[in-house]
Amino acid sequence: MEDQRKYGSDAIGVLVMSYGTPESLDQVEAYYTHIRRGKPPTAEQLDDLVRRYEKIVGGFFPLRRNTDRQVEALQATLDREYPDLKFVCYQGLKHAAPFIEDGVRAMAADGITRAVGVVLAPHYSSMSVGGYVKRAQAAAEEVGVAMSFVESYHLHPKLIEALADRVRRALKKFTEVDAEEVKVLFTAHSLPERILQMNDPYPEQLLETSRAVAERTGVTDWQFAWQSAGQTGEKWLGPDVLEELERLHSEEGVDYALVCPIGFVSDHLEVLYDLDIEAQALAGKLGLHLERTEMLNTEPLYMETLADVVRGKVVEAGVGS
Ligand SMILES: CC1=C(CCC(=O)O)c2cc3nc(cc4[nH]c(cc5[nH]c(cc1n2)c(C)c5CCC(=O)O)c(CCC(=O)O)c4C)C(CCC(=O)O)=C3C
Ligand SMILES: [Fe+2]
Repeated sequence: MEDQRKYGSDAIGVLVMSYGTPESLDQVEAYYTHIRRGKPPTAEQLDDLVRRYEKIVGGFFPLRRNTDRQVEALQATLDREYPDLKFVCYQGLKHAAPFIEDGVRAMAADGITRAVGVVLAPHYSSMSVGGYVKRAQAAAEEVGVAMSFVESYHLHPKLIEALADRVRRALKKFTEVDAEEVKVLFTAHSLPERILQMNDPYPEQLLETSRAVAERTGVTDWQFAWQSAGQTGEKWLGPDVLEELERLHSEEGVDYALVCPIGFVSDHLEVLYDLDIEAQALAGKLGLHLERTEMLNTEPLYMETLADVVRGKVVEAGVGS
């Protein structure tokens, strides 16, 4: 039989992992069921999610296209920055096709024997990045690909610079006041509060990124808040950004706020709905001027961050150098 392998032993696979999103409204139910580990949502829960997607999609699901573009841009950045290494990028999504396991199998089918895994989320939690890594590692063992993983890159200087740049630009939108009058709220996806008992690094890494960006921009009036908590019956990390905006306005007289969602790297539901629609509606009701920093998407400094940490893993493993 003819050899189907595309690449020789010099190629290094890069499994670029991301959350995944439906590609059409009729896929929302299967997607939501996957997020809930096989348990279908109630009709009410499904309706609610479909309605949120309807408000942001405008005919397409932004995260689908953004992930494609990020992976293409990372490939181009790796080719440009490290022409001596032959990196080949594959997508592996947590809750949609191509799933993490599909990405690993595609690498193996192409003849890849060693690879680096990286998640399009800068902060490590056993419930987020840890879950991606576990699945990729299990699939890699099955098909005989040797993998190492980037666990976090939340203080990479180029990432901090990219975020700082966005904070500076967004602060300029408050033309009616000095930047010092604006409260900056760094946010990330909430997680169940039980991660605190697990000594999970997620909250501390998020604070470290917040501090670094604040320092870099000279912002002194900032705090951290959680967003997009699930309704699962158990307690999630707080304070929630919506409650915090309301409290800041009523108790501290805050009239100007900038939200900087450092836990996310792409325009998607949590940003385009939870912040741009839900939080903006609240701000409108309160009479508070709320702005949001732009997402990183294919920002070159972000792509260079990813390329650098991926290459770092290769150097660590002593291969290709
Ligand atoms: C830590 C974390 C990140 C950041 C790190 C990373 O990126 O990995 C993240 C990102 C995202 N989360 C996303 C979407 C959703 N997450 C949900 C539900 C949940 N997220 C959780 C955690 C996280 N999620 C958890 C613990 C649940 C509860 C699950 C359960 O029931 O046990 C639900 C269900 C309904 C709801 O709760 O809203 C949806 C629709 C999208 C895609 C948006 C789009 O398609 O544009 C993105 C990027
Ligand atoms: Fe989520």
